[in-house]
Amino acid sequence: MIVAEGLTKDFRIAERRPGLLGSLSTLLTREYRTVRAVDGISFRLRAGSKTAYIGANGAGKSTTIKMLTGIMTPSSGRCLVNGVEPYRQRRENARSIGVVFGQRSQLWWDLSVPDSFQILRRIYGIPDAVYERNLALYRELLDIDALGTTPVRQLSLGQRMRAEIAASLLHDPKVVFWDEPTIGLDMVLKEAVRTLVNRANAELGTTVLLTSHDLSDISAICDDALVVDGGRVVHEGTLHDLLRRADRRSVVFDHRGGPGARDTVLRIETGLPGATAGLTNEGRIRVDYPADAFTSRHVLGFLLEHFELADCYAPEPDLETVLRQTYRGGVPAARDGGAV
Ligand SMILES: Nc1ncnc2c1ncn2[C@@H]1O[C@H](COP(=O)(O)OP(=O)(O)OP(=O)(O)O)[C@@H](O)[C@H]1O
Repeated sequence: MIVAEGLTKDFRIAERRPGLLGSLSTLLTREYRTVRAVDGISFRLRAGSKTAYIGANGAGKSTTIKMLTGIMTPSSGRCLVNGVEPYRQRRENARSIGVVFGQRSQLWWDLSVPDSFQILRRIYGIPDAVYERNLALYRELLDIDALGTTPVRQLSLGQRMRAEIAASLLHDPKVVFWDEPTIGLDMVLKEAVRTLVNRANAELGTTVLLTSHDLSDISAICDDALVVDGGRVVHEGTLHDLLRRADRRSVVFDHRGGPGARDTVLRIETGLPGATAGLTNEGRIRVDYPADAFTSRHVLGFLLEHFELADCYAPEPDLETVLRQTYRGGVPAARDGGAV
């Protein structure tokens, strides 16, 4: 289990004055300001859960992960990973976690991938059977042998990320912290990475905390979502609950057999003020309506009364739209189930 209680991190930054004279005077008399990167965050993640840690640039995601992995000490508050305070018991914590920071390498820069793996095998005391099982998986899914004996420093970003991901899972950690793990990976490798982590979770109960600006990573891996904005948690719950916070909902149906498309659109927009309707590429009618003005029951009732609802469904709201709305604050509470 991962617990954060009032977790806070402040950075003290030296102010620089503009211009040459300003730079010189900065050297003599330094002034500092404090940036609060993480602002009293609290959450609990179950063992075996897969949580997306979501937030705009600068929201405080990496800083939180650095505290959870023991790289940084909180300014106040605390966190526990499997009962261990990471920054106090760094070695103990390191044994049970796997880490990927897309922006910086966890591997030895001058060593090849096979050499790095041998070192990790010794450090973690990985049993032969586990090592061979995992290596076979990385051969199959990440084509790890193709990286050869090239030093990590000479690998491309995508090649390095394959090695980083494999290294983070090599010792069957209880928890993986993955911060932007798929940057530089093509679609096939992204898919392989998702398969790997989902398999570790299903077969070994590995807990996953993932940050990614690639929302398809989040949808393919995570069940839960923790959204931060300005260093504070603004949503904690399932990904499904997050999607239900959308301020607009949709219904799609096949209008053929009814009045023409133009009439259908007109009737909907007149009967449901605030809703918009239009033709989809497949020739169906899509109705988008404000969730705070209508319940889905009301919208469906109206549509049933006026049209033959062939092939009707309610598409899930788009995660990107929900997040844009969540980051700017003020999210209306979900009114009803939404699904048809
Ligand atoms: N070492 C540091 N010194 C000073 N300020 C820092 C430091 N690390 C992070 N910050 C500041 O803390 C805030 C949060 O940064 P953080 O890297 O945690 O954000 P993030 O959510 O991971 O962003 P991104 O999605 O862009 O990676 C930002 O304002 C950043 O400038």
